[in-house]
Amino acid sequence: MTLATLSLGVKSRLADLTMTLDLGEVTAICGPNGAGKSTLLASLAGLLAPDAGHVALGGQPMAGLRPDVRARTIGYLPQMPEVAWDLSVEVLVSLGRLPWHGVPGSEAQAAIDDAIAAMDLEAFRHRRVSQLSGGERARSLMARVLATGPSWLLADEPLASLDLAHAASLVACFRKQAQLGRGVVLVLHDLAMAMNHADRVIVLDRGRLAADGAPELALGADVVARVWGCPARWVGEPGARALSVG
Ligand SMILES: Nc1ncnc2c1ncn2[C@@H]1O[C@H](COP(=O)(O)OP(=O)(O)OP(=O)(O)O)[C@@H](O)[C@H]1O
Repeated sequence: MTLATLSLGVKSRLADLTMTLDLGEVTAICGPNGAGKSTLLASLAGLLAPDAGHVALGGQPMAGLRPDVRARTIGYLPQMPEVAWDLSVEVLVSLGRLPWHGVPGSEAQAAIDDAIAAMDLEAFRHRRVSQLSGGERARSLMARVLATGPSWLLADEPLASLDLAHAASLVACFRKQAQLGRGVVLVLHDLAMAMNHADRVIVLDRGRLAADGAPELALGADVVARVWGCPARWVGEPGARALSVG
């Protein structure tokens, strides 16, 4: 199954883009501020309609999918998610099961418990969202997406407010999701994370595709210099690369 976008515009924020994303892979979308990363992710999630063209899921135009099917298939974590009500962590995470209405309760509870455990939230299960730190809140929102068990997991800057250990654990969780055959698409500013942990990197620059491919190629020093305007070089071994800037 593939997720593809044929996009013209999205209100002029993205140029023509044609791409196919594959299940079983971690794809990172990188680029400078304002490059169009969140716009691309939201259009892949079916939340922004392209001005022309379409996003297709498994060959079917996204617009034609039933909302509950789409909600079960695509889990989307926006860059700055709002929590409308001051719920407990457990109730917030359980909202991820809403698209599965009718599925037996024990299965739903297992998915909720697994997501809470995966995001190291046991100690906060009964805590209200307003009483969480920024990182704990981010982990709770990620757990809600994981609880759905979607085929596609789209997350916009999911590591931004996480400490080192929780970021590493979430990256391991994304890799596991890909191994399970799910498609993982992440907007990442941390180029080393993308270099070391993605299977494929899509680089956007001012709404246009600047590079697309294996991390070593798509995030080569020449691309970083051209797109980010930063003289930089990669140091370290493959899989443990660090970017030395300047
Ligand atoms: N609702 C909107 N209406 C009009 N323009 C918008 C809107 N949202 C974003 N933009 C513009 O579209 C462009 C792409 O925005 P987008 O949020 O996709 O960038 P990004 O690559 O995710 O950036 P960042 O790294 O800063 O989060 C930017 O120039 C931005 O100012």
